[in-house]
Amino acid sequence: MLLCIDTGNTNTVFSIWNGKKFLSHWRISTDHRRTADEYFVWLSTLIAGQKFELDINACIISSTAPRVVFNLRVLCNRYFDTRPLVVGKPDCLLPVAPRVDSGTVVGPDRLVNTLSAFDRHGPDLIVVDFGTATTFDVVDVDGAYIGGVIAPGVNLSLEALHMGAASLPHVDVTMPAKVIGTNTVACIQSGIFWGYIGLVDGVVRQIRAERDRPMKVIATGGLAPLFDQGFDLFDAIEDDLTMHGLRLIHDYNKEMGNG
Ligand SMILES: Nc1ncnc2c1ncn2[C@@H]1O[C@H](COP(=O)(O)OP(=O)(O)OP(=O)(O)O)[C@@H](O)[C@H]1O
Ligand SMILES: CC(C)(CO)[C@@H](O)C(=O)NCCC(=O)O
Ligand SMILES: [K+]
Repeated sequence: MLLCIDTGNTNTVFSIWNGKKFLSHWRISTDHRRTADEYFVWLSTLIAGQKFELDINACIISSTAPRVVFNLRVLCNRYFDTRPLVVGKPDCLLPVAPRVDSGTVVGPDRLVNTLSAFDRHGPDLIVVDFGTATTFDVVDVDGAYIGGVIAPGVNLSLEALHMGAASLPHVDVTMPAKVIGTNTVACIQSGIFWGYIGLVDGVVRQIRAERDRPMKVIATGGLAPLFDQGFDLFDAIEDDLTMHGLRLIHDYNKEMGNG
């Protein structure tokens, strides 16, 4: 069985695969202080509720938080007796290399998302991920990541408004009935919802103009469905994009005789 770990700045998702077959996934908040033993206790408890035994013999990690990787490596070494592949490290091979300014370290989640979307949708894509940050990743004809856009994430923006303005409460993101809010909460919800619709629409439009060719838009992340309600912004929504990509990269390394 393969264990895929996707560490974002807010949440970490673990998924288990038997060959190409997806078995299960679990989410835990990202915290660099969490030890390998803590991860293992958590994972074993969750697996106890499943119909399969925990029998991991390979691991792959993508982490946007570098400090978390140490304890995840220890987890793989100590409990599963495997050396994990870590996306972005030189010993993890990628089917296509990114084309960006030299010295730039591309977020591993963005690399994984682009390779995954290319596998499912082919060339010329814009991948939008609604995570801690809202990112746009552009995929070239050969599947390479060639750059993109990083904007503050939806929940981060809501939090920033609450933190920075003494009279503004914390509100949950939702689609408001009207644009003109008639109370504070409705005004904030409108600003965030319509602001992000405008952001996505505008950025996608500009990328298309700059690339001067048809490009499909693939969305992922917990909030993607919220922004898809009748606006025709996305050609597809895929909630398992990063995990599918991690499994692909693992299989690619295995085929190449690496690890
Ligand atoms: N309507 C909503 N309002 C607020 N949060 C939501 C809503 N719908 C989904 N979510 C949140 O989206 C999150 C899933 O998003 P995702 O995994 O893409 O990003 P993340 O965990 O926030 O960020 P990162 O991957 O950068 O750690 C879940 O934690 C879920 O609580
Ligand atoms: C942009 C985020 C935070 C999105 O998760 C992550 O991909 C990251 O930390 N990236 C590093 C910088 C870059 O991708 O260019
Ligand atoms: K993510």
